Amino acid sequence: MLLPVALLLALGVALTAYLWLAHQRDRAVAEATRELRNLSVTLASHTANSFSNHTILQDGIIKWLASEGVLASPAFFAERISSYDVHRELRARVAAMPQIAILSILDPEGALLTRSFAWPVQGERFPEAVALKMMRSDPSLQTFISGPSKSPATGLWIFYVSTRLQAADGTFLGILSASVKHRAFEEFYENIELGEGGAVALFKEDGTLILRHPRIEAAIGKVVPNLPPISGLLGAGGIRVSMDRSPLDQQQRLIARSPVPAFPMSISVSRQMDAVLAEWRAQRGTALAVLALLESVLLAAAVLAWRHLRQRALVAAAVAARQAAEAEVALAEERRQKQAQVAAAVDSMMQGFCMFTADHRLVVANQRFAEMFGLPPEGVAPGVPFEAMLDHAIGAGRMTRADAETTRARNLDLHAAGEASSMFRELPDGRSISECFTPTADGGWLVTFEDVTERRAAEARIVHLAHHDALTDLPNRTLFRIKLDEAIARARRGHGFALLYLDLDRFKEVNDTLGHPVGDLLLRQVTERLQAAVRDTDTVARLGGDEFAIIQDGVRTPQDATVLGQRLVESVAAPYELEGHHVVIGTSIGIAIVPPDGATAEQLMKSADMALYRAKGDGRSCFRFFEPEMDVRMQLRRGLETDLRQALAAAEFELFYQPILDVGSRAVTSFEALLRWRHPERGLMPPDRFIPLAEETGLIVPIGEWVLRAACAEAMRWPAHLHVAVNLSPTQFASRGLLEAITGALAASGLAPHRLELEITETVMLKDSEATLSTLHRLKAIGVRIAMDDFGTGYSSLSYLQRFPFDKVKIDRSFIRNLGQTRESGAIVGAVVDLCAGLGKGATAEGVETPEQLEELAAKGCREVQGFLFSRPCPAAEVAGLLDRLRSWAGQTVTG
Ligand SMILES: Nc1nc2c(ncn2[C@@H]2O[C@@H]3COP(=O)(O)O[C@H]4[C@@H](O)[C@H](n5cnc6c(=O)[nH]c(N)nc65)O[C@@H]4COP(=O)(O)O[C@H]3[C@H]2O)c(=O)[nH]1
Repeated sequence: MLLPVALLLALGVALTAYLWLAHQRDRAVAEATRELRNLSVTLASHTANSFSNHTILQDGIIKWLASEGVLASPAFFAERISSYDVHRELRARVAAMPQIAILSILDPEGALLTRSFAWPVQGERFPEAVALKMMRSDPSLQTFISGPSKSPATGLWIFYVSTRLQAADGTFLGILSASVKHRAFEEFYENIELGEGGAVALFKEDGTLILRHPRIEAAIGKVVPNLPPISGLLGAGGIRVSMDRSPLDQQQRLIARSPVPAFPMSISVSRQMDAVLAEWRAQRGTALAVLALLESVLLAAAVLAWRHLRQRALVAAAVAARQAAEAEVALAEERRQKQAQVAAAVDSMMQGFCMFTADHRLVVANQRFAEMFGLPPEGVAPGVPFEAMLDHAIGAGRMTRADAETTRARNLDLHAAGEASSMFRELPDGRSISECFTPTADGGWLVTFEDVTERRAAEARIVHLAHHDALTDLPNRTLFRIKLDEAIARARRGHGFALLYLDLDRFKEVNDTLGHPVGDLLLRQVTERLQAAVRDTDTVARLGGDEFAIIQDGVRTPQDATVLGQRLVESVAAPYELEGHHVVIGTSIGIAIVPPDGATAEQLMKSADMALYRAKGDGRSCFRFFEPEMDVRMQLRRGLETDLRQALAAAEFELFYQPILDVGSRAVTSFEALLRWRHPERGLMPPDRFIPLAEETGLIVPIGEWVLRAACAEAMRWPAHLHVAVNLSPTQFASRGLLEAITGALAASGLAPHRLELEITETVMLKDSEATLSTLHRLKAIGVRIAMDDFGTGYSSLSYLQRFPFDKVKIDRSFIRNLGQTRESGAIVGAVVDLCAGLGKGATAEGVETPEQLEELAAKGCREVQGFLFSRPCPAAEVAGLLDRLRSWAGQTVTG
């Protein structure tokens, strides 16, 4: 890895060096190009200046000749051009320009007319002069540069600058020609720092080499091949720089060639490439040396590093091998410790545990397992065959042979199938063991054993509680439903049964008066009696509160159920002794027979319920069979309930009033308001036909409020000494808004509170007596009067009279009815009247129908009476007439 990286690095360094050198080379060439370009421009400009000086000189001479009239005509010219004056002028002017060797004037045929050098001329002729030829053929040509050629006089290289001479009339007269010395230019070029290998060359337009420095003798005056024309140079922006092999000295050169402004010539400045690149080459040498050094250092370092790393890797491998060996030792130790821990854990497990190899030999088993199956140490030694272990368990009496055989077959089957499974085992000593069989990865198997005796017992208990009533341990409603469904299923197979619904009569009173513990005791005793009355095959269930149900099995005729029904009524009615209390209750029973009274549990329960309802309606403590017309009645009741809900809004209620009279004066003291429902179809209905329903449905509360308001309002129409009595039902009494309803009725009517009397039955007292007492005191605080109604009918307690703040007691008409007929009635009425008198409370006798009854009541000291003897309840409209009638009756009776 390291070596390739080093090689790559070395390559990178080499590449960088190459690129740097290429760049340096380009820079050197560019630098030289720039210098040569500048030099060529400068020299071109200098050369142009030199030639301009010549033309200026010649123009000056021509102007002088013209001013002297020499050029006025060919004749004048011929006459005067060779004069001494002209010679002198030429000589004077050429003296100022040392680079000019001689100034000469030739006629058109080449005859020398005069010169600056010597006077007079000797008849020399130069008919081959190129300038003459050119000007003769081109009349527009004014100046011409010719040569180079060697001066015949000095042998030096010269060239000629010639200017056309013409007469005023345009006649061509000849040329004025200056022979210019090469040397003059060469001296100038020598003074210029051209650098090593530098050269300057001046060319004519046609490529003829005019001069070169350093001079190449053989090439001067010759046309240089492949030289691009000046016109091309001008088109290329004036200067052409190229890297070429020079045609003059065959050297590789960098050449800058520039035209000479205003003259048909070009000048080139060049340097040998070797010179241009000399410095770069020196740099390159150094750079390559450095590079070579760097690369070798790099490679050497890489090799050294690689060797070092290899060394380290070898050391690391050795260390790793040693560590691996150590780790293996540690792992083995850890494994040993873990095995020890597992063994300890297995032994400390609450569960029994055993593990077998694929060939059914014991690997390990814990102490708990050995205890469970009474196995001796040799029975749980590693390597013991499974079968031998079973034999030990049989020997210890923890397994029967049959159990062992089943276990053997099952475990071997599961093992063969490779399946996990769990099961329960009942040990001969009654304990329950939960077993979990699990195949192991190595082909063996293990089993865990848990003693679940307690858990199963608890589960069974929970199941029992879920299906049984906690108080009586009878099946509860849930189990009853299951049993009922089972009985229905049996009935479908022709095995009939009876369903009995039982409701305890007056249980509530016992519970409320004697307390819940006594109530519970009563329920348990009732349960015992019920169970004693039925057969083992029957089911007695408690559905809740004081409701029981019995499934009487194997009923073939209603007679079978009648016998049981009668037995139950009698059994429950027998007195109970409960913690010193003598208690008598009863039971009402509704009976439905299967199959006739229903095919489903719901139908049956409904049928039995309706029969129970009938039994209660028929005075309780009896049993009734379901009859289909009960269903009809039930539906009628439902219809009545619907109507009752609408009756208040439909203003179908009315109040009737029955007078209550003072026994002594026979005067009316008050009226009792009695509710009637004028039903649109059923006509006027007495309260006992709808008040119980109103109670059940809670409608009694709004209806009772209406009664209070209507009664108070009506009483306001009566004489002020008359009171009005209003019945309060238990539900109404317990309702939250009772006090507001009463004060609201009083406020709305304006009736004085003492004129309102509230009649409350004994059953109200049976409820939460503390709350009842508090309500009664609050009512008293308002100022209303309170009467205990129907005294003697309920679960009466004379102590109520003392405890509760009643103003009077209304003795139930059942006692009055028997006055004069039974001694008990007379005694009871007398006792109540005396008690009331003793407590300072009034007593009113209800249901007085005969004068004899009135007489006896008067004799017993009863203060007030009410009954048909005086008047039946009558509509409000009749109260005034009734008062009149009673008043006159009283007058007659009292006075009579
Ligand atoms: N056989 C016989 N009966 C007599 C005689 N004198 C009076 N009665 C009847 O005895 C009942 C007296 O009312 P109650 O004991 O408070 O008994 C009342 C009362 O408990 C209840 N009730 C009536 N109106 C209301 C009401 O507005 N609210 C509440 N909660 N209950 C009412 O309905 C019960 C029955 O009322 P009614 O049918 O009007 O029956 C009235 C009345 O007509 C008599 O000499 N012989």
